[in-house]
Amino acid sequence: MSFFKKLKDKFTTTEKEHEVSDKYKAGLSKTRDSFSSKINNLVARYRSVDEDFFEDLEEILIQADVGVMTVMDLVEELKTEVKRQNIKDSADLKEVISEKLVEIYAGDDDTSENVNIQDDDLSVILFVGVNGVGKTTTIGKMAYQLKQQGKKVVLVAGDTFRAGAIEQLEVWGERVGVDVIKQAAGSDPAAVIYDGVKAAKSRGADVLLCDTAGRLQNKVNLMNELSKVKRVIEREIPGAPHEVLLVLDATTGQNALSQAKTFSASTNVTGIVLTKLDGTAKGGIVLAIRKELKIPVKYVGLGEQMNDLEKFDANAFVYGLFADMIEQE
Ligand SMILES: Nc1nc2c(ncn2[C@@H]2O[C@H](COP(=O)(O)OP(=O)(O)OP(=O)(O)O)[C@@H](O)[C@H]2O)c(=O)[nH]1
Repeated sequence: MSFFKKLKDKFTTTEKEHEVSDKYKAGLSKTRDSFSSKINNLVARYRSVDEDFFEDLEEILIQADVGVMTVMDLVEELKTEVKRQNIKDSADLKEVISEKLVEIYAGDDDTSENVNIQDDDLSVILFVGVNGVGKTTTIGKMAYQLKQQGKKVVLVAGDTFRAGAIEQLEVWGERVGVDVIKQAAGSDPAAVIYDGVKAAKSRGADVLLCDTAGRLQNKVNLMNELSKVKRVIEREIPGAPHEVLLVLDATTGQNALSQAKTFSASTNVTGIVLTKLDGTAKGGIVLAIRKELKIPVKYVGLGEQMNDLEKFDANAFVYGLFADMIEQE
């Protein structure tokens, strides 16, 4: 069965799968409009697959922010596949490209895309990332999802550097209907987080979502503060935090990669949330992150609403990228 047909079947089997593919399709419309129309043009221009074809393909992938290293690897693999399958017609390459994209994402190691949430104990998730990337919004969206699943959730406002950040988290707490632990702006974030852990324990919460500052006087201070916050959590609950999620803004392109390098050098980042994929035509950044950082993208933000956060799914992502072609199958 062709790969496109497989994807089409997968995402039309159940109502739930269908909903997921619809979200990705809507969220990736900017990337799809730009990326697939370029691929279609390329295929129309070159009937046969030759060196020039691959050079132009490289250009398209780089423009989609896939990242130079990833593009080189991908194109090498495509060339091998073209030889192996004896592909002559460039139109036949569209499916191979999509299949390879899924493979790249799946990778060759066992980093899990699942979020580590304990079944019968308090799970603590720490959110880190620079200002404005969508940390608070992501915490709100995740609180909503977890609550839908029947979990008791508590939020803690660890970004004490900016008064607005505390208020914003409170707004989300009210919207979703979960408790928010806070102190006045300017308080010691580690002390607020400590309060958050105590409150979550005494209220019998299942999950504690911790917001942190994205900006301090300087980067060293910020990284020291994050380490301190992490130590406080570890001391209170052995094995916690169960996840350290780095929030990155997809619209910042390659800059997101350098932020990831800075944060993962000083905190043990266990996963990435890539926000605002709906706001960029360069959604290829997901692949660059996966390939170059070896940190799994666990969630993607596909819009500003409460239910616009989805678990990252490589197949659904590729479905979103090639939806027009897949649906013609
Ligand atoms: N389109 C879109 N907008 C998003 C998404 N996630 C967050 N945003 C928007 O991005 C803006 C910044 O989000 P915040 O949650 O305030 O970001 P933050 O990282 O908490 O920023 P600070 O509170 O300033 O540290 C808001 O306007 C959000 O609505 C997303 O997935 N898609």
